[in-house]
Amino acid sequence: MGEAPAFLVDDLQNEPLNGFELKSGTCKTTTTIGDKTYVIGGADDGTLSIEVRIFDSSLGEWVHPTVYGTKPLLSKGHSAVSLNDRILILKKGAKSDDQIWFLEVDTQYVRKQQKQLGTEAVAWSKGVLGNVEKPVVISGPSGVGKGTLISMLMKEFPSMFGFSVSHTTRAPRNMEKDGVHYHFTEKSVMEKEIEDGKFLEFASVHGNLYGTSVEAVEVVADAGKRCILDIDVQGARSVRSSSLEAIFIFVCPPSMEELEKRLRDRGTETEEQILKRLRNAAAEIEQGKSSKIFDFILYNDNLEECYEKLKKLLGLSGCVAAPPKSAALREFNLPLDHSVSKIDDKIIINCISSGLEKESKNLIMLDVSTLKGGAPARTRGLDFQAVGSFSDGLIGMEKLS
Ligand SMILES: Nc1nc2c(ncn2[C@@H]2O[C@H](COP(=O)(O)OP(=O)(O)O)[C@@H](O)[C@H]2O)c(=O)[nH]1
Ligand SMILES: Nc1ncnc2c1ncn2[C@@H]1O[C@H](COP(=O)(O)OP(=O)(O)O)[C@@H](O)[C@H]1O
Repeated sequence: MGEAPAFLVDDLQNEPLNGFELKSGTCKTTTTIGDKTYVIGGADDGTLSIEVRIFDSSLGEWVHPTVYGTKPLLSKGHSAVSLNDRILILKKGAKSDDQIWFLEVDTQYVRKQQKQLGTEAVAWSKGVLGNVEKPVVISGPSGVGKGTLISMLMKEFPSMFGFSVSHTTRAPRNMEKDGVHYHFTEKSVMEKEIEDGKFLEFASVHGNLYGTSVEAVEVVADAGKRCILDIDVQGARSVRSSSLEAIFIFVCPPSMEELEKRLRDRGTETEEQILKRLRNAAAEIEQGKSSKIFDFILYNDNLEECYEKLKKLLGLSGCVAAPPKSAALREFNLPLDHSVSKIDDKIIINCISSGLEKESKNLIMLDVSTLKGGAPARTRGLDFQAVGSFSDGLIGMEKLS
């Protein structure tokens, strides 16, 4: 909280413009939602990223919120449109993969942070055109065969699935490669990154720290692949309550004796570690079966049969491996000169370009009705349509719907 620069207070008092540039050249926008006016723009603390400040009219005070997520870098200006729980930011003159952003102000994620902090918080999430299929979360006790099943899936459908490479503080096994099986990490480094909000979930498992970074899941989705996460039950519970929509599968052993045999035969753990994993297995199986986290329970008795069942529930039976889907099917370029309006869940972007003879206009319609994901990760599910190009007269808005 603090004193506001005079020009901002004046401008807000004169006219709280919803979504449009405060003053030409200031590169700031104001968006009012309820009692709060979000002033977005300008660089903070020399980092060249976009700053956010809030004027709370019920208190008559300025608030400096805690800002989560990767902040967008400054551009030559931007437009802002309120979607009530978040503000859509369209950066002018930015590259096509950097022009759509969301400042979340009242989403589930932001409310959770506000509750924890006891102060105002907002979160940035980058917008991505197009969709990917729901990630697949696979959990189960150590030695049940999760890794084996995942390897079979990735081998048969290499272009369809991508593995979320977790971080862990445990030591690598003989054949394990850093960055492929895990990101092997120092505990202090991982703890700092968790504190910085870089992890979707994390848990202490068998005495080591494991976690899924936001980036681990996003890089797979960016490649247009379906992400597979091999995480424990605590991690699955965290993902279940996050903004990531996924399918949750729990893999069970046919018996504890068979589980012990597989762990011993694998030969990757010391006796002490094997005993610890077996002790934890009973509780994991109990939680996996009863917790309502999981959509499906698979018994891994006969490996081939279990793999067939896994493929069936992922809709892959009799399926031929398909080429990867492009995450962003199409793209558009947002010119410097444009204006933005909103009709229901459609954002109408009016692009103006001056040619030699006459001014021509293009309309782009951005559909925000099926947004998916969000902070601390990217926001997907955005679709757009180039509605038309015209050089004279006005296109009535009714033609857009
Ligand atoms: N919560 C969470 N658990 C993880 C993550 N990565 C791996 N695990 C779980 O940690 C446990 C131990 O994994 P690992 O050391 O590879 O041993 P393994 O399961 O016996 O092969 C397993 O239950 C994994 O599913 C992660 O990113 N988050
Ligand atoms: N259905 C099965 N029958 C017999 N052995 C199996 C079966 N599934 C996996 N295994 C073996 O059990 C061991 C543990 O499997 P792994 O995939 O490493 O388990 P997890 O990743 O769940 O810890 C491996 O040696 C693997 O070859």
